[in-house]
Amino acid sequence: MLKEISISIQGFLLGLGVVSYFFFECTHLYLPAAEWERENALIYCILFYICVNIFLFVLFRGDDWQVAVRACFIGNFFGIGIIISALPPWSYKLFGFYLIILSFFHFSEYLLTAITNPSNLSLDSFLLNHSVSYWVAACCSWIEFFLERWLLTSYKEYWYVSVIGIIICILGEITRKLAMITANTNFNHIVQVNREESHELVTWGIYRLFRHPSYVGWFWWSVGTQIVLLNPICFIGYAITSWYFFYVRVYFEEMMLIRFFGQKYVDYKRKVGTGLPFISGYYYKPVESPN
Ligand SMILES: C[S@@+](CC[C@H](N)C(=O)[O-])C[C@H]1O[C@@H](n2cnc3c(N)ncnc32)[C@H](O)[C@@H]1O
Repeated sequence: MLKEISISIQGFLLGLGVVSYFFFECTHLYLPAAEWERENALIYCILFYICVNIFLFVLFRGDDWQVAVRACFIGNFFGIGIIISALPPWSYKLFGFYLIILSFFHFSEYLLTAITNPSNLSLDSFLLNHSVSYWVAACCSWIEFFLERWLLTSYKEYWYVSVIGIIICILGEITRKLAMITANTNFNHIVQVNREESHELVTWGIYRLFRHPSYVGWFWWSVGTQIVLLNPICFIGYAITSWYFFYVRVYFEEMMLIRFFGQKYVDYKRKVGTGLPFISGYYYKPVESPN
């Protein structure tokens, strides 16, 4: 697993190398910087991405290449986020912060799975193919952001509201990653329907505070991204759809957990809340004996 960790970090850093744009900008070795700075950056990012992918193709083969190419793609967007957030005006910077938050989330999901639960590690651990609805929701938020930036530019300058969103995303990330570290090999991106022999019920650490800390973190992270972008419509849309997604998922997951751990989980459920607003989980009613 050390190999996957190393390859993913190499890929990520190679992609992140796009921030070398600042070097060429400062030294004016690339195109002369002027009012069309943003166009310069775009051309540089595209050229850089093509070159770095040729390099990866030469450097890695097979599964290693698959990991590297994904990590590089994510690292590239992290770097583009840094570039956008460093260039004026404020309204665009918000999108840069958002890209940093989004790409960090996907890369850290893979890295943490590699560290805490290597036997479950796969290309899916990047969560890049999470679901169609996840990416449809992301596209909607990009469309809303650019439409509003175009039509209502001044209102996208309330950067201090965006800072609140960044704080919510950071706290959400910390909560989710603490859950992954605490649950360790018991954590799986896919809800298990058959109990592995080694699967233990986790009730310690952050699981003392919430029954579903990783979902609590993800819920607030997703809503937080829309505050970062100052997207009022997607903020409401994300809150409703994420809530519904976790409502269904927690219900099903708890049904399975009660099947795995029986009374132990019922007792845990009685003591600790889900942590998600207005979600109480699977309602377990013991079957009464006829006499
Ligand atoms: C994506 S993880 C989410 C874990 C948890 N719902 C959370 O939000 O932190 C899903 C897997 O974790 C397992 N799981 C959930 N809660 C658990 C617990 N308290 N102890 C052990 N395994 C748990 C489930 O069986 C499922 O396969």
